[in-house]
Amino acid sequence: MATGQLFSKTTQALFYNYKQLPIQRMLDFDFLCGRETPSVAGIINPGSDGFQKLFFGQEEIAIPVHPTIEAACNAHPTADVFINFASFRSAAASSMSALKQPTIRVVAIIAEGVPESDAKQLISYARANNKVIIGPATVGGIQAGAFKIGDTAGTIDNIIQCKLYRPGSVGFVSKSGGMSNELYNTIARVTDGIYEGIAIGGDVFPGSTLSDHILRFNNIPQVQKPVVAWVSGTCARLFKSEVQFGHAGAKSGGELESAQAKNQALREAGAIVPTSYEALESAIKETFDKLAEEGKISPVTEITPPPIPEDLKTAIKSGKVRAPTHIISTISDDRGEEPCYAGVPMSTIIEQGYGVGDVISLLWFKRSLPRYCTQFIEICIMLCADHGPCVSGAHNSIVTARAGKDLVSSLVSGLLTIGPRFGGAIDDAARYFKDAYDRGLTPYEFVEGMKKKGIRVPGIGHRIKSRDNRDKRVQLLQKYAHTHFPSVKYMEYAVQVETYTLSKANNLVMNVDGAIGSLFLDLLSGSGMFTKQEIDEIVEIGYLNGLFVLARSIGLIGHTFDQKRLKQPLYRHPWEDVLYTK
Ligand SMILES: CC(=O)SCCNC(=O)CCNC(=O)[C@H](O)C(C)(C)COP(=O)(O)OP(=O)(O)OC[C@H]1O[C@@H](n2cnc3c(N)ncnc32)[C@H](O)[C@@H]1OP(=O)(O)O
Repeated sequence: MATGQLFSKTTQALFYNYKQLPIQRMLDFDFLCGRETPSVAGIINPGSDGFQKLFFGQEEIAIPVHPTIEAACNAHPTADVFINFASFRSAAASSMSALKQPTIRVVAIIAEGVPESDAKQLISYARANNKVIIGPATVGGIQAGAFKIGDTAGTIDNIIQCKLYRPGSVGFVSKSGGMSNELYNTIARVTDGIYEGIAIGGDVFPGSTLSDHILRFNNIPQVQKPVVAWVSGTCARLFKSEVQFGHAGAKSGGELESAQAKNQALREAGAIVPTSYEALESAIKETFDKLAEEGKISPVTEITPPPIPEDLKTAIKSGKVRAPTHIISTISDDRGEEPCYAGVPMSTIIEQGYGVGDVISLLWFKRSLPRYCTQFIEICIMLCADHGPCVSGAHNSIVTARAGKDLVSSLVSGLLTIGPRFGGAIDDAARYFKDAYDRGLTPYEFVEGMKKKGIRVPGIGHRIKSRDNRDKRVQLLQKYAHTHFPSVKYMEYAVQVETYTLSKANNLVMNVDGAIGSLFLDLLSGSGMFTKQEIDEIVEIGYLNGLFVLARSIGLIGHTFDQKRLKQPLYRHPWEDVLYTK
């Protein structure tokens, strides 16, 4: 491997497996270093494409997302570093695929636990094709002031403290990512800082080794020599049995494998090796001071890096800023252990046997209504769920489903017919009956007054039903209310109005809208759970049509499935059923 510098201030990478935090950290580092282009050219997120929004300093940028490694390499031929954040299960396959791309030169593999046999195959392919692997089980590497892999060097605060935003003259290589952070700090304290730092990763078979990188540093004039080295693990002698250092990828069994022997060998080969880890810092300092005295170190121009804007979320959390909210919500909260409807936790709703009516009561009226009320709501929903295929809503849903449209389109197409002529009269019925009753109008005064204004009484009249053929649904609702409601004064008023309208025509019966509208007024006023002002608001806002919309959605969905199940073809209305005229 040897050769020289791996990265520069214009190096760009492809990032495999979308992980927002490490990518943002790379971009924050770029901004700190004054890079003109982001170091992440593209993201590979298997199966997805499009863009991911991330920050480059204060600005948001859109980084392209590609579904495959090949597509990303084709789109970004100058991006020659592949940063692999795949899991240990898929890291080997994706790394091999990246190594095989002619544009990729360096592959960093973050995952811990990549099978050793897979790692060996990657290593052999990389060697044969002059490619560099950093890792597996690595945090990555960094070229100070130029390019950083993933989470290397930790937080921005740490990077600033370690002066990694501008190059120094020390090359650093270690197995451990954690030790890298520690030593970046030490080196920044006692020298002019890091030029390049690499963590080769904790596995037994690293893609590139300690000596691979040291030999490479030897070819980089900005990295000063000689070598200061320390092999950790001298404590192993204190144990009676063989010690295996997990993340160090090393054993310390026989004498020649001991850290002491390795340190001695390094010493004999000319490296400066302290006597303990505690003495490493002073060994680095003395070596650097000597080089400086000898005039071998060119002084570093100190710069003040630009501040990285703090994320709004972090700033809010720490109490530094406050931001106005854009939405106010009072009916539910999903932030805690479990979602709550109007303050009632989901477990209570399920364990205490709440019904759909209770849930509607919580989410629409923001209170727990007595069971007779919530059961009434459920009866309304059951009675209004469907009324055959011929009514406007069902017809529309059927035609839409047969046009090959999806469930939501078919449902919405049916729902859009709900209005003053179809199912949308409950609120109006409630409004007019309430107004007339509260003002003490006789049915005659009410009906004739409406007639003068040219308004038909909502909730009265049916196309099929009549005095002798009453709507069963109306009768069921009335029966329930008579049995359970403390008062049915509004409904009784509506019946008086019906008696008067029936004297005019046989089909001017109370319809289901009139029954629900008047009975809901009785529920609201008779339950004692609502103030007068709240009742006015409920009627004014139009809550009650919501009951029909909710109920009829059940039927419209049913009709949509029915048509799809029956594989019905596109509907076309027959010519014979149209009157063509001028
Ligand atoms: C000092 C030092 O420690 S140096 C650093 C050394 N390195 C480390 O410590 C690495 C630690 N590991 C990690 O950080 C992580 O494991 C990473 C970043 C490598 C990988 O992240 P993960 O979240 O495990 O991987 P990923 O996002 O791909 O998800 C794991 C799996 O779940 C699958 N998955 C994700 N979402 C779904 C879903 N909704 N349905 C089904 N499968 C899913 C993925 O496809 C993936 O499958 P695969 O493992 O077969 O490829």
